[in-house]
Amino acid sequence: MPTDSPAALEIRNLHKRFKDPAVNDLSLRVKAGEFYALLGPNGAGKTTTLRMVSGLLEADAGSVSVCGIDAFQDPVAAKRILAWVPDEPMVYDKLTPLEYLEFVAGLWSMEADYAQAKADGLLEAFGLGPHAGERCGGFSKGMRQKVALAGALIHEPRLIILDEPLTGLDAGSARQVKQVLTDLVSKGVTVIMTTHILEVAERMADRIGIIAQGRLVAEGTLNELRTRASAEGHSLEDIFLKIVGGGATSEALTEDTLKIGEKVA
Ligand SMILES: Nc1ncnc2c1ncn2[C@@H]1O[C@H](COP(=O)(O)OP(=O)(O)OP(=O)(O)O)[C@@H](O)[C@H]1O
Repeated sequence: MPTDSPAALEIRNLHKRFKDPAVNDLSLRVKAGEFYALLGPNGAGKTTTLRMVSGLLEADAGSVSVCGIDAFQDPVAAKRILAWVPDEPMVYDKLTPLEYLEFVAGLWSMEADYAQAKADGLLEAFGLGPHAGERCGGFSKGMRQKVALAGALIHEPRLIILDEPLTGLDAGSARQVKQVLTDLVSKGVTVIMTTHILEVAERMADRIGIIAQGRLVAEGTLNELRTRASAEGHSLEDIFLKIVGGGATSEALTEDTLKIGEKVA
């Protein structure tokens, strides 16, 4: 890939304040085909950041570029190539998974036969094939989550942003979701995921960003984070707690202290 190709996501100097600052001059860059895990303590600003990226929340300042498209200037074009999956996604109870996917595909003006094949593949991948004709109203939380995820993927987004996608899933469903995401990344799709399950970030992410108090306080591969946090041989949990532990006010949080892995294409 040429080094001047646009990043899948480029956030520059993003700000959002509610009563207090929630996102505070946050910048980060995720290259195409990367699996990026965004970590941080509760209230760090992860969801707020990703909601601004996805066009659901207006930023106070800063810019967001999705595959080279300015998401604030041209939100429709940006939304066409990204998918946002919130932590509590909504599906229509009266629809079956297949009807729901056909409905979403219709919103994207997808060709019917292609959409049908795509829907069948996604439902199969998420283990929902046997339930494709049942109404979502009777589904468990995990099944609904998988239907919503399938709906988010049907238009073949190039950037997939997921907020805590594995919470509430049993081991089998979590494995299905991880497999689908891994397969997409292997095909060049970019995945950005928040998670409190550090083992997932440790095992799946190419790079990890850690947010605290609305700022990116550490970034890099697991090994880079280990090195910079002087935590050779330690788990991501150890590194995470070293960086944000004790109320996220340690001197480790000074800007750029741990920011590494800058050379993204
Ligand atoms: N709509 C809102 N109105 C007011 N304050 C908000 C709103 N959304 C988020 N906040 C505040 O912004 C800060 C960041 O919240 P955010 O949900 O982005 O954190 P998070 O890192 O996703 O946390 P968690 O891991 O607990 O989901 C918090 O202090 C939160 O209370």
